[in-house]
Amino acid sequence: MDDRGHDVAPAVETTADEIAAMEIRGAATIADAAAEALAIQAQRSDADRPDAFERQLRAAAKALYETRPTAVSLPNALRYVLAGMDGETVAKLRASIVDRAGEFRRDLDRAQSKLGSVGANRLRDGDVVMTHCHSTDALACLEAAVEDGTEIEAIVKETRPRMQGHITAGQLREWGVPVTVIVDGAARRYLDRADHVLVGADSIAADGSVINKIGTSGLAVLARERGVPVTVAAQTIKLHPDTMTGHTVEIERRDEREVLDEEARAAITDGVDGVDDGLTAENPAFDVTPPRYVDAIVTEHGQFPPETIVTLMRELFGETVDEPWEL
Ligand SMILES: O=P(O)(O)OC[C@H]1O[C@H](OP(=O)(O)O)[C@H](O)[C@@H]1O
Repeated sequence: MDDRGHDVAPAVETTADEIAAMEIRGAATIADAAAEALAIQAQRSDADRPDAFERQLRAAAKALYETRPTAVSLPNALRYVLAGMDGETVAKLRASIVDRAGEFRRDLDRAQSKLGSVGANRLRDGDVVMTHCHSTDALACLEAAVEDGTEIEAIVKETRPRMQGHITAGQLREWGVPVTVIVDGAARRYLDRADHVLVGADSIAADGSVINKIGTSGLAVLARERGVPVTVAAQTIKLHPDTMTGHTVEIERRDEREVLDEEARAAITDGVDGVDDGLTAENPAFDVTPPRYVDAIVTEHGQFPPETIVTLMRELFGETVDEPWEL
C-alpha cells in the first residue's frame, strides 16, 4: 500500500486498494464505491477543525483518484461529492459530504435504469446481441429488454485477459437469456449471427471516441465491416470533461502477468538459456474506438450519435474542470 499519510481513513485505503486490484471494478461501480468511501471518510474523521476536515477529505479523494487512470467516472464522482462540501463547522461539513455522496449514489442508480430503458428500445424480439467484457450499463439495457418481455439471445466474448465476459454470461443466464460464449478471436465469424454489438465505456471523449476494454475497437471495426450496429451504453458520468480542452485519456497498462503468468512464461522458455530475456508481454487494459465506428451512445438523457456528445458534455460540465483534491 502507498504511503497516503495519516489523514486517510483505513476503510478508504481499503477501497482504494480494492479498486487498484480490480476487486471493485467497472466504471459505474468504481464511482459508487468512491462516493461511498468519501462518505465513510467524513463519518470517521477525527478532525476538530473545518480546515483539518477538508484536508482529510481531499487526501482521501486523492488516494482514490490515483488508483486507476482511465475510467473518468472516478474523478467525476470525487469532484461531484467534494463540490458539495459546505459548512462552517465540522458537523456541517460532515453532513454535507454524507448527503452529497448519498445523492450521487442514488442518481447513479436512477441514471442506469433510465439508460436501460433507452437502450432496450433498440432491441427487438429475436435479436442476437454480441457483448464485450462486463458492463453494468450495457447489462441494464439487456435487463430492461428482458423485463419488457423481448426475446433476446447473447453472444458473449470471453474478453481476455481477465475473462470478464464470464461475469456477463453469468448475469444473463440468471435472467434466462440464452448465452453462447466465444473466444475473442471468433468475433468476426459470429458477427454473422449478431444483430447488435453492445458495449459499455470507461470514458467518452469530446469527439465521441469511446474508451473501453481492450478489444472494443477491433470489434467495432469488424462490426462495421459486417454491417452490425454498435451501441455504447454509458451514463453521463463516463463523459470526460477534460477532453473538451484537448486532454487525452490515459490508457491504463496493467501487470503483464495477467497476459502471461509465471507458468505460461516458464513453458515458453523451458530449458532454453537466454530465451526469457527477450520475452515480454504487454497489457493495455483499454483501447479507443473512433466515433465513425459507433452508431449510438445510449445515456440516461437519451441516445446520441457520437459526434454530438460534446453538446451534452458542455451542458453537463460547463467548460472548466478543477481537481478539488489538488487545491
Ligand atoms: O460502468 P460499467 O458499465 O459497469 O462498466 C464500464 C466498463 O468498465 C470496465 O472496465 P474495468 O473492468 O473496470 O477495467 C469495462 O471496460 C466496462 O465496459
